[in-house]
Amino acid sequence: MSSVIKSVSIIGAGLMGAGIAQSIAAAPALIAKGVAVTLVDVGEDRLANGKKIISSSLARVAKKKFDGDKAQADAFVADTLARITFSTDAGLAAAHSDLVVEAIVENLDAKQKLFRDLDTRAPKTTIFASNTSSLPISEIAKSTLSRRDRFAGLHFFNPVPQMKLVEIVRTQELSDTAYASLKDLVVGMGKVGVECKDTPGFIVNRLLVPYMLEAIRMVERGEASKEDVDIAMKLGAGYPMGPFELADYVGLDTTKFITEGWFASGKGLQGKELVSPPASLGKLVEEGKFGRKNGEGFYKY
Ligand SMILES: CCCCCCCCCCCCC[C@H](O)CC(=O)SCCNC(=O)CCNC(=O)[C@H](O)C(C)(C)COP(=O)(O)OP(=O)(O)OC[C@H]1O[C@@H](n2cnc3c(N)ncnc32)[C@H](O)[C@@H]1OP(=O)(O)O
Ligand SMILES: NC(=O)c1ccc[n+]([C@@H]2O[C@H](COP(=O)([O-])OP(=O)(O)OC[C@H]3O[C@@H](n4cnc5c(N)ncnc54)[C@H](O)[C@@H]3O)[C@@H](O)[C@H]2O)c1
Repeated sequence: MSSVIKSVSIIGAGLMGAGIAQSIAAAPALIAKGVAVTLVDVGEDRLANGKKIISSSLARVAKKKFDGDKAQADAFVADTLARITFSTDAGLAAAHSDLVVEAIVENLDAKQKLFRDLDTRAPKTTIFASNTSSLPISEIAKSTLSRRDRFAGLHFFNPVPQMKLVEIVRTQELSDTAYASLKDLVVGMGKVGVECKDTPGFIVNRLLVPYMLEAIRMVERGEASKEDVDIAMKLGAGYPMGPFELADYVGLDTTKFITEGWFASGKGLQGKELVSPPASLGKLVEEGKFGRKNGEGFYKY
């Protein structure tokens, strides 16, 4: 049994939030149901950046979808953008939402503060979800008073318009109804939802990050070059990106920050050494080289 989600607010119009809003606004099944989507950020400049991310992504999708027909492609982009409401008022957006998805900075205090504030504004029936890569959902949910049965992780993957997977993270308190509602929305987005427990890294990051870090350590040990490791994993394991390309893609700062947190806490992690942050990762971040997002990481862009 699920309760239908007819209005969604995404808080955080950055790389992920913009992609989530776009994916909802462009989903035929959700358009048919009249699902409304609002994208929220702290200032007009951040909303403009989010709109730019969505517009350029839609342009790539439209070019393929309409086989270069510029008029149809432009109309598709304009129509999809028109289905997104842009706002700087998270409280007002939450007050009119069946689901609030948070995609703000990967910081527990910031996420807890946001949900504490929204808990007083959103209807009791509203489901809260976090797109966090690594923070425990149960810790984020602590900031709400009586919504633990409607608080989940909804972990999308980068780039959201392209990546089909969504991890639906269940705490012990999440109700079956809320889970089913989230699953229906994910299916309506044309994506595939998998269920996982609220454990470090959920499914993908728990496996992906130790692999990425071991690749960095392999190069530090002089066993292979980063270029050959990337080639090997693309041709040998069929990955679309090698580990160094992927680390640059998701952000070296994010990866270092999060793995340091996990290594320090070691909570719930078997084999802590698997996530010990390699020296060369830290050196690049100290030099301000974060990957694709600012032009240089392991590679130059
Ligand atoms: C042990 C405890 C651990 C604790 C936790 C630690 C966490 C550490 C933090 C890590 C960081 C966070 C990670 C996050 O939580 C989870 C993730 O997101 S992991 C990343 C997952 N993503 C991937 O693995 C990406 C793999 N790469 C690809 O799929 C492809 O390379 C690509 C990105 C899709 C790009 O494709 P390419 O062929 O390489 O290049 P193109 O540019 O030609 O694109 C191909 C095709 O796709 C279309 N496209 C690409 N990007 C977009 C976009 N943004 N919008 C729309 N369309 C896009 C493009 O048009 C092309 O289409 P075509 O023209 O070829 O038909
Ligand atoms: N980047 C990835 O590859 C990736 C993949 C999956 C999940 N995630 C997770 O998604 C979340 C967002 O990551 P991102 O890469 O999109 O970050 P980002 O820095 O691109 O975007 C974050 C946005 O949140 C906004 N913001 C910050 N505090 C806010 C607040 N209080 N209210 C409203 N807006 C606020 C910022 O202005 C910014 O626009 C993080 O939790 C991250 O771990 C990231």
